[in-house]
Amino acid sequence: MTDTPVLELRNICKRFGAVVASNDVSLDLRPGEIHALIGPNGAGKSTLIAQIAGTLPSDAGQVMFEGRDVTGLDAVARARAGLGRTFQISSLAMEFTVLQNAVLGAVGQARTAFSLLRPVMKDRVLVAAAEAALEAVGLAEFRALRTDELSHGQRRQLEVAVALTLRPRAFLMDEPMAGLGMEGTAAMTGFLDTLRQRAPILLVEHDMDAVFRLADRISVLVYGEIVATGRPDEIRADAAVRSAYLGEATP
Ligand SMILES: Nc1ncnc2c1ncn2[C@@H]1O[C@H](COP(=O)(O)OP(=O)(O)OP(=O)(O)O)[C@@H](O)[C@H]1O
Repeated sequence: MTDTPVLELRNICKRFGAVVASNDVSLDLRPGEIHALIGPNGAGKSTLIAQIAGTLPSDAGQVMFEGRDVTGLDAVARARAGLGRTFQISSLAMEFTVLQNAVLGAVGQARTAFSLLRPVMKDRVLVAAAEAALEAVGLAEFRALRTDELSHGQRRQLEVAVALTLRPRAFLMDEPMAGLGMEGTAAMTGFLDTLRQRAPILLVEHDMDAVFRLADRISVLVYGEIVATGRPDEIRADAAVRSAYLGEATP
């Protein structure tokens, strides 16, 4: 693991009226790592992910991706540049097959254009990219199933496959474990553990067991400010973090 960041936030700010959702946030994501972003409800985690992805403009600060300033790019341009993202709310088309969803991800188009589906499904390059992504997340054998036949955990894996089709060189993930049971969480944890070799992951996650098991580094956000960044053992031992956030729930 080298220390040259793939992704770097420099003094990012966002206000909603009187609420300071991100306050001078600087952090980085390095090759091969999972960097978890934790904090209480309303701390500003989703806002920050949206600012990095480009769906929410920042009031100030810079987003650097692979050494390039992408602050002025919109979300589509950032995704095309290699910044992959999975969402808190599913963006899958449930009535489509698993493969169709992955192919549509490869196209990077809106999922409403059903009439476009036929030609797209005949595009060998797109289908091959989609199949490779399904293979990577362990869903290849389910390719012909309708997406609503998948378990909740498998759908989350499909979302990652959709993001993978664009061959991201960094991942932004907002609560990939949300709604998964114990088994699903264990499967997703194992999966993310291997995925970090393919592309480093900035991970927003409420499941503290998973975070402390997976993360190489953890940053703690409270009221829009990073109050600590460190290895899991350092964060666990940090008195300010314990009082501000972890409390008795420290794993
Ligand atoms: N579009 C918006 N308009 C106004 N205020 C907003 C908007 N989006 C977020 N906020 C406020 O910004 C703050 C940060 O919210 P955000 O959703 O980023 O927190 P979070 O850490 O992701 O929370 P959670 O863990 O509950 O998902 C909150 O006070 C929230 O109410």
